[in-house]
Formats: sequence, C-alpha cells, structure tokens
Amino acid sequence: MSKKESTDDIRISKARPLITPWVLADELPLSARAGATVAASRSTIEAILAGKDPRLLAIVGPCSVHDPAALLDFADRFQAAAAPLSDAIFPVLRVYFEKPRTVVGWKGLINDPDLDGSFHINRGLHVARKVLLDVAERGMAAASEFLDTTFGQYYADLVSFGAIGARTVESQIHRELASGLSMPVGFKNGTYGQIDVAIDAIRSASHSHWFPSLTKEGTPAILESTGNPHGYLILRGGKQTGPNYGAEAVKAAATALAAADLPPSLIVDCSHGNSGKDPQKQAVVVSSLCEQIQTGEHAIRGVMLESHLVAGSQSIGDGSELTYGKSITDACLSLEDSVPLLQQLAAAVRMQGQ
Ligand SMILES: O=C[C@H](O)[C@H](O)COP(=O)(O)O
Ligand SMILES: C=C(OP(=O)(O)O)C(=O)O
Repeated sequence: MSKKESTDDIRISKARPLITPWVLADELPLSARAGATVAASRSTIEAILAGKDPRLLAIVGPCSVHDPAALLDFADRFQAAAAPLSDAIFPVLRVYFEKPRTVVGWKGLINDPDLDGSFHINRGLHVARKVLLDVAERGMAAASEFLDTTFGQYYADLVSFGAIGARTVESQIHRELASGLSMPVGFKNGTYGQIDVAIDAIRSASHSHWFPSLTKEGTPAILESTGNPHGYLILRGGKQTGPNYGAEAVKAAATALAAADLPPSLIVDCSHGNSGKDPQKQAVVVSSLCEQIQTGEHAIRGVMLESHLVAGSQSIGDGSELTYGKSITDACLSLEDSVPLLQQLAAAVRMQGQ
C-alpha cells in the first residue's frame, strides 16, 4: 500500500487569524463628522472630474504612510496652506497604506505596521482605519490605492478617492473591485506608459461584475457590483514612453478617452514616471500643467504630488532610527516646496476662469 502524498498548502508555512471588517468598525466606527466629510468630498470630487466644478483636485501627501503622527501633522499643515486657495483647488490628502513593489520591499503600513517584517496585519488594519478616521474628522478628503482586493472592506467607507495603480490596472480582479467601490476611482496608465490599458480598465469597471470577496462579518461571499461610473485616467508617465504630462500627451489622452466614449477628463501624477522619481522634477511638471490650464486645457482636472514634511527619502533600516516626516518609499518634495506649486496651480485655474 503506498503512502498518500500531501498535495495541499505545501508552501504555506503559517496561518494567523484575521479580524473581520465588522470587528474593526465596531472598535472604530464611522463618526457622523467623518461620514459627512467623506460623502461631501466624494460629491465634490465627482463634480470636479465631471467638469461641473471648475476647481482642480490636488492629491498631495507622502508616497506612503509609515508614521501616523507625521501624516496627521502633514495633514494639518496642508489643510492650512490650501485654505486660501479653496476657490481654485480642492485638497485631497494622499493616504497610501499599500505599496505595490516592483520586486520586494516594505509593503506598507497595513501589511507591516511595525516596519520590521513582523506582518501584524490586524494591527495594521486598525492603525490604518484610525488614521483615516482622524483625517476625515479634520474635514479632509483622503485618497488611497486599493491593492489587496479585500482590505478595502475594512476602511473604504473613509476614502473619498480610490486609485488602481500602474502595476494592477490590467488585472481583472482590480477592475472588478473598482466596479464596486463607493468613491470615484483613478486608473494609472501602465508602468511602460500605455494608456489603453487604463481606458480598458475604466470601461470594465463601469460595468456590473460578480466577484468573490468578504462580507463585513467576514464570510466569504460572491458580490454583485453595479459598476462604477466615476472612473478616470491618471497619467503617470512610463518606462517606454517617458513622461506624459506635456500638452501633446494630454491632448492625445483626452482624444483617446473621447474615442472610447468617456469624458475627456484626467488627472496628472507629477511623480513616478513623470518625474523619473526625482521629486524636484515635480515642479517642472506643475509648471507645464499651469501653462496648459491657463491656455484653456480643460482635460486636466487634477494633479497628484508626492510630498512630505521633509524632502527626499530614507532607508527603512530596522525602523528604529528614522527622521520624522521623511518618506521610507519614494522620495518626496518637502511640503514647504510644494505649497508654492499649489499656489501656481490655483493662479492658473483662476486665469482659466477669466
Ligand atoms: O509609489 C511607490 C513606488 O513607486 C512603487 O511602490 C514601486 O516601488 P519600488 O519600485 O521601489 O518597489
Ligand atoms: C505606486 C504608485 O504609483 P504607480 O502605480 O503609478 O507606480 C503610487 O502612487 O504610490
């Protein structure tokens, strides 16, 4: 008699319990103030992206959140700096918890909140939800990338703008996820610069899908989405095409959107492939966008800036000797250097309206 071979879970070495979205929301419920902020922000962002509100979205913040206190400090200063620009700019805080790595690296605060490879995901979900609640209670809108297809169930009620990144924009499960998200969603062009995959994603996510997920109580479930009519293109440049923020690239993208029967409205990410990951070059991108906006380019409805309290980036090390307010993923522009860029963008929007 031969011995029965084990064929299952051969490469799974450990399993830990995962809390349910319901348990987390019971500990950290949506407050009335936070709920009102999110609902109003989503409507404003939808109106801006649809061209019904002439302001520009400014999605600004660190590449990733690794220290909630520094993020909230940044939030307060960003909110104060944006207040005098509110006739032209709608500020949205970048609150990114999940990092899609090119190969490997720290995967963000939800996956590894202790920054040491201990992967205390239950704690990470708790910290992330608390940060988002604190942001919403300040009356600020938050933008976040959805990478894991179930984590959103733990915090999406606090997010006003969602993003699907350049590495996952072609993924069917991310398109299904976006089709069921409650907020407007931006789809990045692919890492090589292809915009067609993002346009396909917008179209796919606008349809209804059936897909497996998790209920709030933590039961595996097959969900049916209605489709998300608020999907928009984010131009972030690419390895093959180079930057795509210039007037010609913006016009070509708007034409491609219109050809796909989509509104010719888009967001430009000043970082990533558009800055060649040199944070200072975000200023060059902003300057081009200002010129385009001023001269009547209405397709540009939003910008994204990677900015933190301190310029640059630092290596994570063992997490114990970090400079406060400095990115541990992509290098950022300092907030001090970002505020004049927001002022320039506001001036361009005001000129466009004249
Ligand atoms: O925005 C963040 C990064 O560009 C993205 O997560 C990829 O990072 P990596 O190439 O350092 O892994
Ligand atoms: C990972 C990001 O961007 P992209 O998907 O464009 O690389 C990001 O914005 O954090």
